[in-house]
Amino acid sequence: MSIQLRPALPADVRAINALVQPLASRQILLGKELVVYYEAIQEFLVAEREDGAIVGCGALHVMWEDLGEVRTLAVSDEVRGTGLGHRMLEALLERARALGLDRVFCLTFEVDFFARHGFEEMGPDPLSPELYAELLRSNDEGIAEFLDLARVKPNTLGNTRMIRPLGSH
Ligand SMILES: CC(=O)SCCNC(=O)CCNC(=O)[C@H](O)C(C)(C)COP(=O)(O)OP(=O)(O)OC[C@H]1O[C@@H](n2cnc3c(N)ncnc32)[C@H](O)[C@@H]1OP(=O)(O)O
Repeated sequence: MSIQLRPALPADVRAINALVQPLASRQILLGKELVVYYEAIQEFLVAEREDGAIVGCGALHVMWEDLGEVRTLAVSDEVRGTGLGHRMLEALLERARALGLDRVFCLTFEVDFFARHGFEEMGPDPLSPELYAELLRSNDEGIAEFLDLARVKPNTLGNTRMIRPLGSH
C-alpha cells in the first residue's frame, strides 16, 4: 500500500498523539498535551496510508535564524524498517533547507539512524555565548534540552544530542 507524506492538519492531532503516546510512555519520545500539538501542528508532516491511516509523523521546529530541531519523529510498528523514517527525515531536512537553516539538532536514542542521515554527535560547546544567552530566554523544553540545562536532565538521560550541518550534504 502506498504512503504519502503531507503537511499535518489539525484533524491529524489525535492520530499523531496515538502514535507518540506508547513511545512517550516508554520514555523514547517526549509526550505532549493535545493543545501543544494543535499549537505546533504547522511544524508537522504526517505519513498517510492509502486507507487514510496515519502511520508516521515528524516535526521541524525553528530555534533560531539558522538553527532548527527535528522533533517527534515516529513511525508505526507495522511499517517500521521499510524506509518511511528515512523519507520523513529527508522531507524535514528539505523543509529546513527551504527555510534557510544551516543546521538541525536532534535528541535521540536512534544514534545510528540519525548518523546515517548526516547527523553528528554534538560537542560540548557548539554555540556562541551570545546565542546561548538568547536561547536561554525561551520557555521551550526542547531548547532547554538543546542547551543541556540541568532542569531537563531527566528528559535527556541516555539520549544523544546530535547536529546536522545542511548545505553540501
Ligand atoms: C528527534 C526525534 O524525534 S528522536 C526520536 C526518533 N524516534 C524514535 O525513536 C521513535 C521510535 N522509532 C521509530 O519510530 C522509528 O524506528 C524511526 C523513526 C527511528 C525510524 O523509522 P523507520 O521507518 O523504521 O526507518 P527506516 O526504515 O527508514 O530505516 C531504518 C532501517 O530500516 C532498514 N530499511 C530502510 N529502508 C528499507 C527498505 N526500503 N526496505 C527494508 N528495510 C529498509 C534499514 O536497515 C534502515 O537503516 P538505514 O538507516 O541504514 O537505511
